[in-house]
Amino acid sequence: MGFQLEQTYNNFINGEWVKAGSGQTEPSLNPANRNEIVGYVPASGVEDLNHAVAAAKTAAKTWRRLTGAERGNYLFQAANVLERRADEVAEAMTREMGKTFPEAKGETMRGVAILRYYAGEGMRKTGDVIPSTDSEALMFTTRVPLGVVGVIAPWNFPVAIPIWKTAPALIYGNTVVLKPAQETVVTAAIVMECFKEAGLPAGVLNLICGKGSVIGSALAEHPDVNGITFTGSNEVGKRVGAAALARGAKYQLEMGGKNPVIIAADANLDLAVEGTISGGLKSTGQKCTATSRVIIERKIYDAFKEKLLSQVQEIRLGDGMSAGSWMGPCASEGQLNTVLSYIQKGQDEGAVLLAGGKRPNNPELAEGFYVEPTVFEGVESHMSIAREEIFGPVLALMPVDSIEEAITLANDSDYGLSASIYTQNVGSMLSFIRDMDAGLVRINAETAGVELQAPFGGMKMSSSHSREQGQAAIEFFTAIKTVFVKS
Ligand SMILES: NC(=O)C1=CN([C@@H]2O[C@H](COP(=O)(O)OP(=O)(O)OC[C@H]3O[C@@H](n4cnc5c(N)ncnc54)[C@H](O)[C@@H]3O)[C@@H](O)[C@H]2O)C=CC1
Ligand SMILES: O=C(O)CCC(=O)C(=O)O
Repeated sequence: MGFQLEQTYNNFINGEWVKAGSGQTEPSLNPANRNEIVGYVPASGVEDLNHAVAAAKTAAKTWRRLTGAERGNYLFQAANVLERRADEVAEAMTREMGKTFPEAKGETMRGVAILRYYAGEGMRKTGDVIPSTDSEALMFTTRVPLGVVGVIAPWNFPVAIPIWKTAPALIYGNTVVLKPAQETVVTAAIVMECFKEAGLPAGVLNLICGKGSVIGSALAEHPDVNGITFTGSNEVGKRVGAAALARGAKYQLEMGGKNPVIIAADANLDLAVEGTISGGLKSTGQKCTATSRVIIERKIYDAFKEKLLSQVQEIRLGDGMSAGSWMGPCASEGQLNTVLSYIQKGQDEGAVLLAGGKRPNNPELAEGFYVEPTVFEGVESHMSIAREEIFGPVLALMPVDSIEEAITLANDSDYGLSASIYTQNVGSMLSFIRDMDAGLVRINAETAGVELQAPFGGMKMSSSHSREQGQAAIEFFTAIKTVFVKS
């Protein structure tokens, strides 16, 4: 069965679909057409959350006793169901947050691959033998789960992010209470159906939907939640981290970026333009890894700008469900207004608008939260559009005279998530790898697009300095025990 509009979704607690105690729901709207109700989603209260945490706490006792291989089998099953339902999940995602269907399908298949990757992790080693100074003793490390893990997820990757947090949490023996962004509950609920269909034991994974200020903050403060993993804004992340720290819980935060791409004078310009457009404007710029500062060596500034602008003009805006659309709307009206206010600020602070800058004139797009792909030049490092995360399709062009100056400018940011350089010079590549303060440094590749088997996370204000994904995930989702055994 394909995706159906206007269904009512519930919380998923202890293996059952349950309404919010208040009985209240709210509509989830399609940002490509505000008149389309994608579904009705629960507006839960703290009592509902308490039920979910209690279920996860009870389930943790038996889940942690299963072998990694047994837990892995559930993840393999969930991957198979998600793969079978990928079109339905992707359609829900496109209708709920606006990214194009091919991107949504790609993300869903990435979710499948993440589940399979972590299913395999259940069979891998979890410790080391360390020589003891006592020749009669055996000393080794082992790892234990944290217990109940709270997952607070954003709307921009409604399948991949919840799965890249949930799958490692589960495989290492934790149980999970997932709070998705309220904008993408329908998508999260369908993913949850996949886990249910896979036969995951009751209480191991619970879904609880409601306002971040109510459910998210109560999850971060809950005394029975042993670890919190968060992706979202810097402001909220800091609060979540402080709440977890205050009660001694483990936390992990992935937050914003202000990611630079450097275009060196010797760059392959076609490749650089393609990577800048894809990195900056795909998903309507709503990625924490999106390119936003484009730092260009002056010798090729005009040539690069001309090629970039001519390709930006070609971008087709439209409903992500239509085959011809390259860029969908912003995910919500609030997000659209944020982007428009940054565009206004850019002009007020003296940057020069080269392309876009407003909502499109096309009457067919009038009911959606669309904004044109936007390019500024004359952007200086102190300006808001060069410093703050916009989370929209806005590129800031900044000329420099050398690679050294480019790297200094690229580092002039409170964030340090992802950065890339387009160059053919090995020396420039090596300087960039050595001197760029970012968790992801990419050569001749766009800033966005992370690989699930590699560590992901940022420096400076972009993260809590921990890493997600790949084998790095074990560091957050387990605690090390050092064991000393003597007969
Ligand atoms: N790093 C990333 O991937 C993301 C960054 N952002 C940034 O954040 C800006 C605002 O987007 P929002 O959706 O409003 O992000 P947000 O940080 O408010 O939301 C992220 C998650 O946190 C929850 N939340 C909200 N308030 C909370 C609180 N007081 N305590 C605990 N959890 C809470 C939300 O319900 C959602 O599940 C964007 O413009 C963008 O700059 C947003 C989403 C993802
Ligand atoms: O670039 C990607 O694939 C991941 C981006 C991401 O993690 C985010 O926007 O939150």
